[in-house]
Amino acid sequence: MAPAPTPCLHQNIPHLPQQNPAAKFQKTRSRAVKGRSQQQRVTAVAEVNHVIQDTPAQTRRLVEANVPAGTPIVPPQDLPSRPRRNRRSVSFRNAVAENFLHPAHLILPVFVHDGEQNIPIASMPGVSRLGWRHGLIDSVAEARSYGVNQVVIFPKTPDHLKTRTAEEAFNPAGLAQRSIRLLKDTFPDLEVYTDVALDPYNSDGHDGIVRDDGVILNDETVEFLCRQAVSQARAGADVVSPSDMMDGRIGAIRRALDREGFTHVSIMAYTAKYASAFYGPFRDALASAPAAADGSSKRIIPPNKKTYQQDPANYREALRELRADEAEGADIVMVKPGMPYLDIIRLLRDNTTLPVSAYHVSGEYAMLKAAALQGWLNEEEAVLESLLSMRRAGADIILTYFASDAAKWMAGDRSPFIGGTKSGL
Ligand SMILES: NCc1[nH]cc(CCC(=O)O)c1CC(=O)O
Repeated sequence: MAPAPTPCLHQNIPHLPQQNPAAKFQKTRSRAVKGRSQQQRVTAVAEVNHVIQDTPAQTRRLVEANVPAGTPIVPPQDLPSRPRRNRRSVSFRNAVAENFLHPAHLILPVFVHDGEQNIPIASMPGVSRLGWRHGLIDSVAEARSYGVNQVVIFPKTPDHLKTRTAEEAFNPAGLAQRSIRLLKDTFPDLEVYTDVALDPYNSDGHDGIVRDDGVILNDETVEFLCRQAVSQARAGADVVSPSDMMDGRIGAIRRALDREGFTHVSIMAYTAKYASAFYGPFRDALASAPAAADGSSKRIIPPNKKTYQQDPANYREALRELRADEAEGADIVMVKPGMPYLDIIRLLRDNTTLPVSAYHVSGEYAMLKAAALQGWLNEEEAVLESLLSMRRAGADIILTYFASDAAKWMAGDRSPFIGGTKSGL
């Protein structure tokens, strides 16, 4: 019967003697080492019958190496490629890092409301609905102090201003429009992005107009999205971001902006936006979830957004949306959510020359924050790794509620960017 295979990796290396006598091995080592623990170590090694070439250099290494007692003594593996050589020091790791994260990559989403206080959002610890006059300005000033100079505004509309056709979306004196104006007056060089969709203004809680039988109207909605985008551009928006997923809205908005003289205003298209459970906390923040059907009326209000947002099962479909948005004039194409959809980020990156953005959404924030608050994750490391992963997948720009914190952490010992860190061996 063949002997049981030994666990020693080196047993079969042909140029090593297969029968190295344990006695000679132990005697040489005993002379070379001082102290009981090393003696024991050598004995233990000899006993498990490891093979070693007995050269003076190896003897010297044994004495000098500060290895713990019990470490097996083995000859070097015959390996031409040792990837660990390129990971051996901070400087070297940083020199060969393939991707990095910088505050310039980040967009901070901000929730505003038409009041003075900042109101914490229960499902997003650390994030508040900001009072648009002061809280908003303070929060943006803080982000800028860490190098984040891009924000996207989400207004919370009071219920009495919501209608089935969401006209508040293009009220020139609406909260979004006032917030844009105030931000641009206060920080002229700030890049202000807006959300283009009807849901925060729609009493039915959908991104489009809901017909009585529950169909979300496409082309009629697009007409209102165009008015909304133009009113945001008029207020001073730099980038309008349609998040509604109606067909043809990018081209229609581009034409509407150009017609009104806003050829310089960009469009960041939510290109591959999935019908995701990870938007839950956002809908809490804006009270914008699809409305419950009113039992007394015959109207149908779909309980989810699956007739316009993409099915999480789908991959190829993202390419179809990409081709449409590119042809219609998008300047930036977005994938949303972020971490669960890294494959889609890579798909878009490999199929367009446009910048790709990724939205690290409210539910992703909530998950990381909850684990961090429990002490189950190191928040700083887990967040920066998450953001870096989206960069690695191919995102140029990342929308994240962690933008200020991440930029602050990057300004510490990770300055001026993270890929590797400056601390540690
Ligand atoms: N059109 C609205 C919109 N814009 C951004 C988000 C989600 C952002 C987040 O969860 O952080 C949503 C919610 C939705 O589609 O229901």
